Amino acid sequence: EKVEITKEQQALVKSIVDAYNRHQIPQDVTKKLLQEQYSAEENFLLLTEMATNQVQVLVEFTKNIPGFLSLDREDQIALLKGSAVEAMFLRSAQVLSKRMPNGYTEVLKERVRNSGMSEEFMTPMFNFYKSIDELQMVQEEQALLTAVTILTPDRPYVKDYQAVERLQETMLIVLRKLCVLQHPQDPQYFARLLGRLTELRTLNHYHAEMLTSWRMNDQKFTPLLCEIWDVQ
Ligand SMILES: CC(C)c1onc(-c2c(Cl)cccc2Cl)c1COc1ccc(-c2ccc3[nH]c(C(=O)O)cc3c2)cc1
Repeated sequence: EKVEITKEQQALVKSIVDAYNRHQIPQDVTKKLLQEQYSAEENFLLLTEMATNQVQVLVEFTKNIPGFLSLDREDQIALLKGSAVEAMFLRSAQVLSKRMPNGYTEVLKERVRNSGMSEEFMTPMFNFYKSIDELQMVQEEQALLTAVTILTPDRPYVKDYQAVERLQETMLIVLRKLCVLQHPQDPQYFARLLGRLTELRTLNHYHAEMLTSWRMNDQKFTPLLCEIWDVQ
């Protein structure tokens, strides 16, 4: 059937993509990634700084998702806490899959590999990065997929499930149309995108284990990360 995007759906995509592009990691933070010396402690500190920065970026992006701020305030918090790790996986995956200038991608990968993280977490993580890379998403798809992840209604402590489901449904309808228009030769593309969200959920589980193993080695997180991940 002829798929076309309505005017208001176009406006929705534009506002989400603008928000997605407006909030990037500041240059001085990413520059440190290239300059600081390599040690597990230094790498962990840098990644902690990046993650803390990313949470702030995530909050700003989420506030620009049409309808999010009209949700119950406690549900807004529950959605942010429940989706933070998945949204950051998507964001860092998109960064790692870009062929960044001056070996930035390799540097980030190296620091992740040598940050005191357990091997058992590495494999699923880098498999996920590879599967995102293979999708070669355009920025509209990246931004909408991140919004869909944040608006997942079955997160812990969400009270008004239906309100969140309605918002997510709106995003999914637009995302499906975009996929059909963007990848006419691959009718399964949208389904493959949603498959990534299932893979993301499994990474949540690994990440929770990783946090406890880091805490056991008495690694410090920032107050913002402690709050969003309920640690310390
Ligand atoms: C607290 C630290 C050690 C941590 O715990 N889990 C993760 C952790 C890990 Cl490894 C993997 C996945 C998720 C988490 Cl949440 C992390 C590190 O998290 C991140 C590290 C880097 C980035 C990152 C790096 C470069 C970037 N450039 C841009 C850009 O927009 O230009 C965004 C961006 C984000 C995001 C999260």
